[in-house]
Amino acid sequence: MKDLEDWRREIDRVDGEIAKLFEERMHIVEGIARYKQANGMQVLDSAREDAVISKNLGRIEDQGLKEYYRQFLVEMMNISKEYQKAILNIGEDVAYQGVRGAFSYIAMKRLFKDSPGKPYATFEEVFSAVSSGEARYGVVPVENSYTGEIGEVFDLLKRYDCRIVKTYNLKIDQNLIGVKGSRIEDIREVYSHPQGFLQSEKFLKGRGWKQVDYGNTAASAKYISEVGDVNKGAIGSVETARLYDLEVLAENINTTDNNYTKFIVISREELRPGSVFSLLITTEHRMGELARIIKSIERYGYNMLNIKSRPIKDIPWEYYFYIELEGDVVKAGDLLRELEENSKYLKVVGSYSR
Ligand SMILES: C=C(O[C@@H]1C=C(C(=O)O)C=C[C@H]1O)C(=O)O
Repeated sequence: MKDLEDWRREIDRVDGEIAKLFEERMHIVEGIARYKQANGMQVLDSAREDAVISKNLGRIEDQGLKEYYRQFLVEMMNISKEYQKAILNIGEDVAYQGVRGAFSYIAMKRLFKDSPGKPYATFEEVFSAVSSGEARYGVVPVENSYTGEIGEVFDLLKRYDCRIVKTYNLKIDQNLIGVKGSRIEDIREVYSHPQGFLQSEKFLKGRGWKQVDYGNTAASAKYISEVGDVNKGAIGSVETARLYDLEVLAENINTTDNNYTKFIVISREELRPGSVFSLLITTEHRMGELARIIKSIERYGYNMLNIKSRPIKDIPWEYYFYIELEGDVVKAGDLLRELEENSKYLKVVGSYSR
């Protein structure tokens, strides 16, 4: 009979072969990661993973080993994805404000498909995480097409060393969601954020359902999934429903079909070339100062996409301006020098593409 040492020598031989094959596989995976990056593809490809599993299970002759081999393949592909994310620098370092399943989370996932993201309670914490290097990117909303701008975010752009590197418009669709097996007729109470109720006003009118303000749409969905009561519904996005294993009982219940929230991605990275750039500017509190700025912009031939004013907090009744211009910041040196000469304060806060 073989002793333990003999068995282990055989294991060592097989492990030696696996090590070589592992290295070979991971080198191929590296090539795939770079290909995906170059072609804007995400790391995960579930259809390919299913194909890898079924093809390889077919190669296993010992039936009793199939389930173990399936687990082995799943783990091997998890390691492969981890390696790809490490190569491509995709980490948990995308900060967002809110909770998993909320609209900021959904915007973050659309922008960074492979990142689980890192939730923070406030906008300021997101800015602080990015400017300290704790997070590489941050995702925050700046404006809703229905309720208007989120002023605090502009103030934070002024205070923190962060720049806008990308913008994203998220269509806000509200849906009635319920636990598996529930129907609209079962619903007695609905949970959501006040905005969720407001945006679904027309749909909710006359139904006699009790409306419970539950902080945010994701927390509402999580709550109804935990209590598992067919009489309780929530209002939120399809993604939120999916995340908490809930069913969509009525789709697109928002009163207006044109509700968008614009998000920005902030980073500490150097400004990159782009097709739009944005500035924060303050002028002397004198007649004609702002007109002078706008004239310079016109003379250099830049189309102004947006101008907003925000109060300068410590000087009552004085304002700073947020200006968005169409063009490449890299080529705007002359304009920026002229604006700087004619302003009290100038900061380029973003360069991105539309
Ligand atoms: C390597 C790839 O990326 C991922 C990892 C896989 C693997 O290790 O086999 C398969 C599918 C993807 O989720 C790929 O797309 O082929």
